[in-house]
Amino acid sequence: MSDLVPLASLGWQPFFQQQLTLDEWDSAVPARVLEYHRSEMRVLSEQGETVIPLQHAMPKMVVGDWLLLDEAQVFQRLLERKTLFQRKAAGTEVRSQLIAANVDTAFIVCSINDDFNLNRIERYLALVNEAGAEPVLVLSKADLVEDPTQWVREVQQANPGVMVESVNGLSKESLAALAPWMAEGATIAVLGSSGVGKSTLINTLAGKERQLTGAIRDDDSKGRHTTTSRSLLPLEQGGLMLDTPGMREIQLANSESGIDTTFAEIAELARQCRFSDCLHQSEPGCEVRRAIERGELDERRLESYLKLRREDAFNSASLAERRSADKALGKFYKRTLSESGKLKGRDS
Ligand SMILES: Nc1nc2c(ncn2[C@@H]2O[C@H](COP(=O)(O)OP(=O)(O)OP(=O)(O)O)[C@@H](O)[C@H]2O)c(=O)[nH]1
Ligand SMILES: [Zn+2]
Repeated sequence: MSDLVPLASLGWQPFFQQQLTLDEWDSAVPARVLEYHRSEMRVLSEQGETVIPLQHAMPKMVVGDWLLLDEAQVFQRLLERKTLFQRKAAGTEVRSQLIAANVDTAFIVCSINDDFNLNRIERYLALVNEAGAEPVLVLSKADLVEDPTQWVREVQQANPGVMVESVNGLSKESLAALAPWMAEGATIAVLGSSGVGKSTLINTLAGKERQLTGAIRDDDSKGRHTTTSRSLLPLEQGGLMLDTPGMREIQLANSESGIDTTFAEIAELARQCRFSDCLHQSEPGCEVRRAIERGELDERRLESYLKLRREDAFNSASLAERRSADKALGKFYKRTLSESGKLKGRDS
């Protein structure tokens, strides 16, 4: 890219601009992280793309981050994040990992025909709320059912205030419903289970260019290492798509506040329970049970809430355990080293 790229088209917003000091206004170059690897990152600024070698003193960064470079393209500092997606790494690895920064809106894709599941939707809502991004529920494959409105209504009933759109991901016209979230400078991410139509949605939103990148990525999966795919991709209607594999495997951990935002009505009731550690099963003075008895709250919704809280507590605990285990191990190494040092000292 040799032409000057306007900062706004990279997702630059007043939130970031306001963090600059007067000096930085004059001389600093804002740049956005496109790719983040072990030893280097690729960033994009108004001047174009640059590769920046990573150094120990730098903070951990992630795709979507905004940082400042000096005039010689040297890293100065990381700007405060507007939103942040993190995850518990896959498998037995329980360290938290940064996935994506500064996503404004997350499209939670759920297909109407075979994937529709309110509990799963609530899990994604908790994740997105935890990250601080705005969730939009995209009910895909609406063309495969006669009347999608009943699904839209069902989601809205369970989650009042959440935006819901039903779409056919293969049709550009149908995706016009998502235009309000794709203004210039907006960063969008897509989440959802396998097969619900995430790639289809991204391809249609990005237009022709993406189809090519998609083809290159297919080759990658067969063992070639020509990674040219972009994690940040300009959309035809404006805005940027942040599409990184981590978003697809994301799990809940340390998301207590995201869950409480998603189930605001339950969190509110729970605050009024007699016992602060009420499990809302059969405790006396439980306002949550009372709401269910009055027909104001769905048993399903409470179950969904409790399940996510348990899962979150489990994942968060193993994360904390891992940290303290690491610390203990570190101490053990140190002690063993100093012991062996003492022994050596005595020997000589
Ligand atoms: N009829 C119809 N088919 C769709 C729609 N969206 C996706 N599909 C089809 O559903 C299948 C799966 O879509 P993908 O876009 O690959 O799904 P994905 O979510 O990216 O799946 P993963 O890559 O496994 O995460 C494909 O055959 C698509 O053509 C839609 O809105 N309507
Ligand atoms: Zn209770």
